[in-house]
Amino acid sequence: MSTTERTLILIKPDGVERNLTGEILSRIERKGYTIVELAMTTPDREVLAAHYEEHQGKPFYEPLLEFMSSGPVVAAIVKGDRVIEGIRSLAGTTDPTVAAPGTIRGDLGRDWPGTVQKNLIHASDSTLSADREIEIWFG
Ligand SMILES: Nc1ncnc2c1ncn2[C@@H]1O[C@H](COP(=O)(O)OP(=O)(O)OP(=O)(O)O)[C@@H](O)[C@H]1O
Repeated sequence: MSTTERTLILIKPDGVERNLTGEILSRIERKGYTIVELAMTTPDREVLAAHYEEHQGKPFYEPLLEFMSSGPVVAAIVKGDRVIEGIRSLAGTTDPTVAAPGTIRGDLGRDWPGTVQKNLIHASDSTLSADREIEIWFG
């Protein structure tokens, strides 16, 4: 069975604003993964509501949608062997304060209030999510 997968990554508005797009994409490429689609866009509420469907009703949902629509994000489809778990591992755990050094969030995330929200990157967490999110962002 082939273990080549596609995943969806987003460089969130904090990453783009801090000029970390190149650094983050470079880490992904240096790991050996291939960027097959790339776009910069300021997402509207409809796209974000679909993307964050599972979080609807949670206390951080509305602030998250507001933050994610506050500026441009970079969306990419990335391909590679076991790329879904690989990029989750490269990204590090959700909260940058405790994300392991060596990960994107651990090295580049900042200890500021709201740091859990402004954690630089999103990456799909399963093949099901990847297919769903690729459809949302790239159609
Ligand atoms: N407690 C929280 N407070 C504020 N924002 C949060 C909180 N928990 C999650 N978020 C935001 O919602 C996003 C989605 O939450 P989720 O639990 O799916 O995290 P994740 O799987 O690490 O991140 P992502 O799905 O973006 O890769 C997080 O990346 C973060 O931006």
